[in-house]
Amino acid sequence: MLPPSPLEGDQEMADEHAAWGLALVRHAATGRTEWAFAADRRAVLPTAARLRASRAARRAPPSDASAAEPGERSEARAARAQAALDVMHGVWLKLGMPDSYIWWAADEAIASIGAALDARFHVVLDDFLPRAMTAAIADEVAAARAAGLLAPGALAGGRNGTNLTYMHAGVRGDEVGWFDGDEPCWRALPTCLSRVRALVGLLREAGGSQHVRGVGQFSRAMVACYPGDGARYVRHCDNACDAGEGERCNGRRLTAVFYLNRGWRPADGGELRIFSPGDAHGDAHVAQIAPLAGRLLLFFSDHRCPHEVLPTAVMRYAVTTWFFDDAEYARARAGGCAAAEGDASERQKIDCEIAKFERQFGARAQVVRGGGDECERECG
Ligand SMILES: O=C(O)CCC(=O)C(=O)O
Ligand SMILES: [Fe+2]
Repeated sequence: MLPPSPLEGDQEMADEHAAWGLALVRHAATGRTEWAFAADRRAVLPTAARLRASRAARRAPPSDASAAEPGERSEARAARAQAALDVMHGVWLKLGMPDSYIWWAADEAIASIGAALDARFHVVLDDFLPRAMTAAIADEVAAARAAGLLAPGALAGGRNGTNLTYMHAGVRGDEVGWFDGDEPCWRALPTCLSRVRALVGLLREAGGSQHVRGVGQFSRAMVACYPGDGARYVRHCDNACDAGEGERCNGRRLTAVFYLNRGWRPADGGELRIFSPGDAHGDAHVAQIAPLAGRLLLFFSDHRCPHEVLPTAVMRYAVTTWFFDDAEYARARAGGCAAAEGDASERQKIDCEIAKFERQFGARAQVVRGGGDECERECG
């Protein structure tokens, strides 16, 4: 299946620390430099708390989660990294840390997040934001939907997002809106967006994940609501690219989904299933992640993480940001222009995809953009 429109929403691309929600702070007393959150300097990790958390993490059996043991299998390394993260999260919960203590920003946590990501291609962080902030964002999102700011999610669009685009509720049943965070409807959302960028910025700067090093740009935020009644998103990759090269790459490297669903229960459904790399049809999944309020899921956008949103019986909210690999993104854009003549065949593929879905899920797809000369206009 072709990925959803890749370039939708990625206007702001300044590669500056501030745009990533980060600032470098030098401590006058020690001369040490460390990262802080640009928007909220008070959110620098308190040193004592950091020490406590890192000591606790070191005492736990999976001590140095970021370093691979010789010959260690990647599942074992991933399990070690996730266990170390769970310890840090547990310490945060147990000690009742203040909201200004961002448990996942400690050096040890960043190293473990990177290690888990590299070893099994996804990682889950609970309590990514203070609970009151998560609740405020959920309310804002519900209000944005009530105000008519979300519209049915679109499919395909081709490698540069301008080819044939369509909607089919049986395939993708969400309603979405693309936002920078500075629109008048948001008060709490901007902090969430800047923290997600800060996390990816830390992963990039600290070398937490070798696959995140080339990330230089991010999309606008996609606020999504699956309105219940079995709404789902069938198995897909956000970037149908299998080694950074190829005509179907769109440059997306990392997908970050922040969930907002308070009181979620298993009967509600709507979990995100992740499958093995390249697994387009098999039944066995490698993870099934509940869309719990406050949970952040990071996964690689390409063939490494085919995924689907299971049918949800209740309203399900999430906010997603995509992070682009600089080199792959540049190639995808260049390919999109140079291969303008390839648009006809790409369109044909999308036509076939629509026909397949109509056979499989009944109901007719609704075409929202015909494709055509947008690429020429865009590439000048
Ligand atoms: O909301 C989720 O869990 C993931 C949604 C998704 O796969 C997408 O929008 O591409
Ligand atoms: Fe997706």
